[in-house]
Amino acid sequence: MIQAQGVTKRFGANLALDHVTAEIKTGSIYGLIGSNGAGKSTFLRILAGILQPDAGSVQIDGAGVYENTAVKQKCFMISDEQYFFSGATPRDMKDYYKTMYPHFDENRYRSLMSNFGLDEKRKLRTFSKGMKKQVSVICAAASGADYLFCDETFDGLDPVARQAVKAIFAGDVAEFSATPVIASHNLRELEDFCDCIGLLHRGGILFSRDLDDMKLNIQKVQFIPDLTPEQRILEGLEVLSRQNSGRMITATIRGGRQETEAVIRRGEPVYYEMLPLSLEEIFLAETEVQGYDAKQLIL
Ligand SMILES: Nc1ncnc2c1ncn2[C@@H]1O[C@H](COP(=O)(O)OP(=O)(O)OP(=O)(O)O)[C@@H](O)[C@H]1O
Repeated sequence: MIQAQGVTKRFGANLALDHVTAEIKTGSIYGLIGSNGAGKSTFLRILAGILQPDAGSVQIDGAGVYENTAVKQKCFMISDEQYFFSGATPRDMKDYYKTMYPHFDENRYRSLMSNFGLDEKRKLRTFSKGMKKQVSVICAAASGADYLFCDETFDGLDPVARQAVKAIFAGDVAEFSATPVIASHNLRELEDFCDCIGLLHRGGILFSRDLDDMKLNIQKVQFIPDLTPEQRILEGLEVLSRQNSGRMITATIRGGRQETEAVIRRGEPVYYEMLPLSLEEIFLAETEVQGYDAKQLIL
């Protein structure tokens, strides 16, 4: 379990993180979203023990991470910008990581390198951006680290590599409760993959929730009223947003599915349908209530 408490970080006059508090459960896939400059990379680097916070603390499995070798061996950071030694090959990087991670699995490294069709003897500077990312993911997967901090890791990967990387992460979550924490701008990508989402905005966490809980608590319904007017049908429901298109009304409602459906049915509409909600729609609803325009926060 990762526990961040009041994490604050300044770069000169720039307050990158302002009292960020979040809890990330072991074995969950955590998506970290937020606009450019929101503080995602800084937060990941602090969680991984690479940067020290100015105030607040990060505990991983109950112990501080910064300058704690035993805890840092449980963490692997896949940076947005890849750091490799000058002139290094994947094999050199693997040898380096072997000295850092006592449970480094060389067989796994070999088999993944071969699955991705990568040559371990070729200089990394001759690799494409996506290929370098693949090497980082392979080293992370082979490192035996429990906590993987992934900064825009899917960015620059082709669709096949994306699926392969997701399968590696999901397999490790199932097999040994690995905990990938993934910063991304791509809500669609995270929606299918993560079970928890944190939204960072201007250095603070706006919310951090279980995706299923969010989905269970917000409903989208489409209906055409008959004799009972639309206002009366929706009476007693917490309506977060509503659009009219001709006679058809689409409403986003906070509440459980069964209660919402029961209220709508009571109004005897000509037609109604409960619709699935996308992560983007959930965010629009959740953040609008807090007075934010979610599209500005995420994109
Ligand atoms: N090394 C640094 N020196 C000075 N300022 C920094 C440094 N690293 C980050 N910052 C600042 O901290 C803030 C948060 O940056 P960070 O890279 O964490 O955001 P981000 O959410 O990852 O952004 P993006 O989505 O654009 O990658 C920004 O205002 C950035 O300018």
